Amino acid sequence: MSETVLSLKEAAIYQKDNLVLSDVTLNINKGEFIYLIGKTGAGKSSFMKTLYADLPLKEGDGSIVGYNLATLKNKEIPHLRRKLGVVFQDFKLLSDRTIFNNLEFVLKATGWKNKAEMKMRIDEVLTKVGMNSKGFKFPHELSGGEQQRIAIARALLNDPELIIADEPTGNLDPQTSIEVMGILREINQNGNTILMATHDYALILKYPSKTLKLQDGKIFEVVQKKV
Ligand SMILES: Nc1ncnc2c1ncn2[C@@H]1O[C@H](COP(=O)(O)OP(=O)(O)OP(=O)(O)O)[C@@H](O)[C@H]1O
Repeated sequence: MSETVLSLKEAAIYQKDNLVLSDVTLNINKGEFIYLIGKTGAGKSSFMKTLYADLPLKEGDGSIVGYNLATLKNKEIPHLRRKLGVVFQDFKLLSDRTIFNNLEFVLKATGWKNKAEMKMRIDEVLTKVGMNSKGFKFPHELSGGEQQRIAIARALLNDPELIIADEPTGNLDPQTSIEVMGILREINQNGNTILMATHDYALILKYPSKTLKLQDGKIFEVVQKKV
């Protein structure tokens, strides 16, 4: 039986008092890879922010990795985020410390204490993204594609039930985008669920998967044409 990771029912997405999306009803099951598309300003980031509780769900029902978004308390937000991995367009690595220390910082902040266990986990996630030899480098010593791989490794640290990626290839050239996409697909094939916002239709054509479109304040599934 498929396990639901995210379920929204008649949800409305707001930026302060401005309604961005209404009547959002959808289900994402464990193991799916889902694209989220829509023009600039259509609401992709607002939608994703609502999922990781950066924006409150003020209307409708929403349940994500076992948390109820409509009744979520502030003190539960860090617990919710521990079960999500979030990847951004601009990587958001801490520039004042090495890659290893960037990842260690996240583990410490999420309750890890044992040095040897932390090192083992960091080695594991860096290996998954092909960056095991780069732990001693600083972010500015890496290319954009490499920094995004590290950001994906960081998202994997706590074995998230859902990875939310907001235009992860938005700052990368086409070849590097394909490489980063390859990593995300591999992670998905190993069982992780991924929701990825993108403007990159070439990637969707190359790697077709279920696609949700935001348009005129609504969300709908794009029917894939068979060629
Ligand atoms: N902090 C904010 N305060 C008020 N309104 C905002 C805020 N951020 C975004 N908006 C508005 O919400 C709407 C949706 O924006 P959002 O950033 O979610 O779109 P998007 O699809 O992610 O766009 P892009 O592809 O450019 O990232 C837009 O009309 C935008 O002007």
